[in-house]
Amino acid sequence: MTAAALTSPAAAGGSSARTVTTVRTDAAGRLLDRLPADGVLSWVRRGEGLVGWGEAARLEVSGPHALADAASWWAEYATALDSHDDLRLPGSGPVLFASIAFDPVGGTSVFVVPEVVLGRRDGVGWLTTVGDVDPRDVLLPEAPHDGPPLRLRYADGALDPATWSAAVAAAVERIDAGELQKVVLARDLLVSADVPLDPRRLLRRLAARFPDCWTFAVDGLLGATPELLLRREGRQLSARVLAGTAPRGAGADDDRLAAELFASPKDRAEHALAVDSLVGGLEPFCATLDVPDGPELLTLANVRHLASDVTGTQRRTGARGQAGLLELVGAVHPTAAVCGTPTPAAAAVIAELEGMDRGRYAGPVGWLDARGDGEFGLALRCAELVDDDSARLFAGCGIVAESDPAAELAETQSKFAAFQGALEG
Ligand SMILES: C=C(O[C@H]1C=CC=C(C(=O)O)[C@@H]1O)C(=O)O
Repeated sequence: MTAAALTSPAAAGGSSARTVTTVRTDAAGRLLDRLPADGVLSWVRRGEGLVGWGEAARLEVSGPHALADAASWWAEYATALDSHDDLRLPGSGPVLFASIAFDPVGGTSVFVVPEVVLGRRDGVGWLTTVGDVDPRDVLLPEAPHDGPPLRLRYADGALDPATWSAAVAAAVERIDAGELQKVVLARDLLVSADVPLDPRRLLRRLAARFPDCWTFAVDGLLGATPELLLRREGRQLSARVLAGTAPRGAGADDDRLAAELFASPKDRAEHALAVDSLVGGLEPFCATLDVPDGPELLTLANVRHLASDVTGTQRRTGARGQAGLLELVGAVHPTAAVCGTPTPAAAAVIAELEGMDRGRYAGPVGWLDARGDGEFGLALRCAELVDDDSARLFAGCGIVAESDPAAELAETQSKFAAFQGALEG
């Protein structure tokens, strides 16, 4: 464990077992409305999922064994808890929120056990508290909704648009030279506001505009991702792979753009590489794996994607049958939706051309419970809060042989628009 910070006596091996209590509640109707202003944790889609706050324990970790270290830490922590959970649903009982670095070896991944979790699944609401907390004392009144519009100033991130477009052209040359087939290049955009940014306001707006996405927040990384890296429920595994993007248009133009995306050989090739990389990582762990013959269209407010829903069943036997969700996540990440093909060559091109540290952007983000169920998306369409009133937005594009730098730049602008919409109201 290269870097670790534990804040829980139970996690640190103390003798006092902490109590975790899950009770049913009717107060989980609008999860995001219940969050306090600080330390927000979220994984919400179509009004269901989990929100949390407070920190019963925290781990920050990097290094070659970061995910294995985190898995052992969580197993040890969860085993030491005295858990009372009659619901036994995925996400009830003790829960760990996680935001993993794009490069878990060099970057810092953050794991947080909230003091309070509010959850909702299939209309059933619950509240989980860690420690000596009476569940009735922790529910806050619904937070006030929007204040006045923010005054925002944007600035280039690591690369200005022209330099980033030149990096895309350089990547295409490397692809043409046969060094690799695909690389995902990202850029960042800095924003500062005239008043402190309220994460609750941003999350509520994201959730309202992107109901089919997973609205997430962990340790100041907020966004609404359309891409599910991996869900585990018992032995059932599922993922939604995305790659291949078109902007939205007005009226008949929108239908034309959708039809062009669906038929585009360039986007289909880019998509197939992303599916292959997920399948290659997951297959060794699976007894069954169901991969659709071709992608479908996923329509969001700002863009459309080619999408493939992959499902599988984890093996029952052998070491891979014992693998937990964090090990599975480590096996599939980074897919070619965020890195490229082949992975090592793409990672090297990203390090050379992108000119920025991705941090936790494009890394796995989500949650897991003590039974091993959980959901991880890819941290896309997101921003990292830098301080109270500023943030760093991220957007990236898959680059293949046929990519046009101007079109890829426009695609990053369409993707930035997801978070900009939440900032601008
Ligand atoms: C890397 C991003 O998107 C990925 C996911 C969907 C579509 C993508 C694309 O078409 O390039 C990217 O692979 C991002 O949004 O920052």
